[in-house]
Amino acid sequence: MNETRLEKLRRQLDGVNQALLTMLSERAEIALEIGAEKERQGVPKFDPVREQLMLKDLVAQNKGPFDDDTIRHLFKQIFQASLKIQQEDHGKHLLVSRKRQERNTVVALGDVEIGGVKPVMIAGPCSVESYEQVREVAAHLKASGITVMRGGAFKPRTSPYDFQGLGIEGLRILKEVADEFGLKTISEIVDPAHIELACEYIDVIQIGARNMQNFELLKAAGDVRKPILLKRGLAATIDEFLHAAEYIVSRGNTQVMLIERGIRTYEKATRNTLDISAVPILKQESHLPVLVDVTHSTGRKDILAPCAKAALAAGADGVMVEVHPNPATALSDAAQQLDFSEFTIFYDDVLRSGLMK
Ligand SMILES: O=C(O)C(=O)C[C@]1(C(=O)O)C=C[C@@H](O)C=C1
Repeated sequence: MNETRLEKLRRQLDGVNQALLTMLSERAEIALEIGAEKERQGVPKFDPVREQLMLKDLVAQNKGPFDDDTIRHLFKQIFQASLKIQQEDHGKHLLVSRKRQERNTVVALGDVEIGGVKPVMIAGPCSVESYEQVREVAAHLKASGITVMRGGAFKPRTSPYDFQGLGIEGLRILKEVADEFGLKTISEIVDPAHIELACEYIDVIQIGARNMQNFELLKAAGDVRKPILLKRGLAATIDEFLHAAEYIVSRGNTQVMLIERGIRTYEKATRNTLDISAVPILKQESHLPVLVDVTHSTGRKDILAPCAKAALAAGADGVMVEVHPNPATALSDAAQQLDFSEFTIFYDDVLRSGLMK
């Protein structure tokens, strides 16, 4: 049977397609190697200057029939595809990545499971101020059905003249009260030397936003076998956040929870900008539980409930909120902590949404 002209041309085109595919695959392999090298050097994968130079060269050599804009567009697509596999290839190697572990990590605190089927509400004062203060909060939380209490004993503050926390004495108070009420506790540790000691007093060690990239602290947290609550840094990207978690998990401590606490933007209406999109992205990218600190992200009592509901609707495994018996007299964050009746209204509102089931 005679081949028609159209068939012949199409056969030629098929041959070119084959050659293009081979070359594209070869190009992608090289891009992957470049990506791995950049990873080793710690330089960003995206390089707009390099892309511009390549486009300039290609356009200079373009003899048509495609016009320059089309050539730019086609090659930009190739660069983007290469960048994507460079990033995916890297993500594949992270222990915290979903690509490494499909199943959710569940952190068990006694009967409470974080990252399991039911979201958790964590509440408590910004700072541990006294035995009486913590006891009052614990009694109210217990009566409200809350089982995990937060309370800061080491307080990294912007000003060195602000209350710095009660230190180890604060951890002792937390333990004594938690034991009395059967609560689990979370408290921030700022010094690697305190990590082991803290394990005797608290159930979850928090690494605060300002210390998210304190690598010695992350390593010390990775060396113990206690759940860690890692806060997102004030200006940390999601990628940096996940790498910080990787520091802990890579040393064998797999019980890590991530907490979005707002990032620094130009917006002044809230203390920080609650990056709600970080919740589904983190859930997608990582198997670790994801929580949202509504108090520190917003710094505003009037929008805590809608933000908590938004967090849960976005897939958060829990919400953290600050509660104080008398916020006006609090030694830290006086303006943003809820008093007991405000907490009850807030928690009822969130419960009524049905998002905590
Ligand atoms: O040349 C590089 O630095 C690469 O990473 C390769 C490459 C490309 O595919 O050409 C990919 C992504 C960068 O944005 C720039 C270029």
